[in-house]
Amino acid sequence: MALNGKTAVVTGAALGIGRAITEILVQNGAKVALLDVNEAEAKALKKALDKQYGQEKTIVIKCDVESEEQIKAALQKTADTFGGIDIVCNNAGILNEGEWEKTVSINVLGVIKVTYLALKHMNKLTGGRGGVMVNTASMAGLGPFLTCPVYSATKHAVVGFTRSMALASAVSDYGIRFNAVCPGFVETDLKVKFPFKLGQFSHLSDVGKEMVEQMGTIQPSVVAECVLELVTDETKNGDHLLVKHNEKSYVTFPEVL
Ligand SMILES: NC(=O)c1ccc[n+]([C@@H]2O[C@H](COP(=O)([O-])OP(=O)(O)OC[C@H]3O[C@@H](n4cnc5c(N)ncnc54)[C@H](O)[C@@H]3O)[C@@H](O)[C@H]2O)c1
Ligand SMILES: CCCCC[C@H](O)CC\C=C/C=C/C=C/[C@@H](O)[C@@H](O)CCCC(=O)O
Repeated sequence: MALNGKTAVVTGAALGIGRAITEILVQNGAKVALLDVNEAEAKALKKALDKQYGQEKTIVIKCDVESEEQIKAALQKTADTFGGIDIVCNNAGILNEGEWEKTVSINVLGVIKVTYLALKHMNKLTGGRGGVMVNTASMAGLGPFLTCPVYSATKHAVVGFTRSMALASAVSDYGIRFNAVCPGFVETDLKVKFPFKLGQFSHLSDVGKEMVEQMGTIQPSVVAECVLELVTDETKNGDHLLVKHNEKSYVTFPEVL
């Protein structure tokens, strides 16, 4: 799938992995709506992208993925501005075991809300052009992450939701592919703040730091390249790309029933 003439929506676009995803999509010819609660950082990113690619390539929309109303308005503004939606990157997420209900709300409910509301624009059965959604899960969505049980649970939920939506879409002919990226430790603000966000598991912060040291870290741009692969490779649906410090591989899930 070539990105020229395509429109993408990226949540959590202002910083970290979302910022890198936004950059690579624009570099490859897509127009991108930058959705984030941090409007100032999103505007700063737009300004930088304007200089290189022109100001018509991106829009910034302040949007909290916890709010159905704000998501609905943001998707409508994107479709009105760019003439439709082809790509959604559900990337906004937090790690906060102290505020675990908010973590579930953003990481799970936020992904589901954006997906269902974007479906209305993209589903070929309801007049959309089809396309692809790529969710940012985590390596912690594929196995236990002892310092962050709720975060890990939310990422397992993203994996299960992505796989199930991929099947539902294929069987229903929505014309939309659903994939996920599952990175290990990535050099972002989330990683920097991690030791202070462990809530009742703060006594395990040294264990977390040791894991980071042992496993090594990944640059956001490497994760963005993997997202680009999941967006552009039209053979990928229900696929999960695990990104480690020095390798990437597609996940093979155990067969059930
Ligand atoms: N950093 C890592 O090690 C790592 C590893 C695997 C997966 N992830 C996942 O990658 C995604 C991005 O994380 P990151 O590391 O870039 O974090 P980050 O904190 O650097 O950036 C997150 C961005 O999301 C935005 N955001 C937060 N809450 C939001 C909300 N309610 N609505 C809209 N935007 C919101 C923030 O303002 C910020 O711009 C998350 O889903 C995270 O779980 C991160
Ligand atoms: C330091 C910041 C916290 C970032 C949180 C992240 O989303 C990154 C999570 C990174 C690692 C999680 C590790 C979990 C490991 C396992 O349980 C492992 O078994 C997963 C299986 C993957 C594999 O098949 O290799």
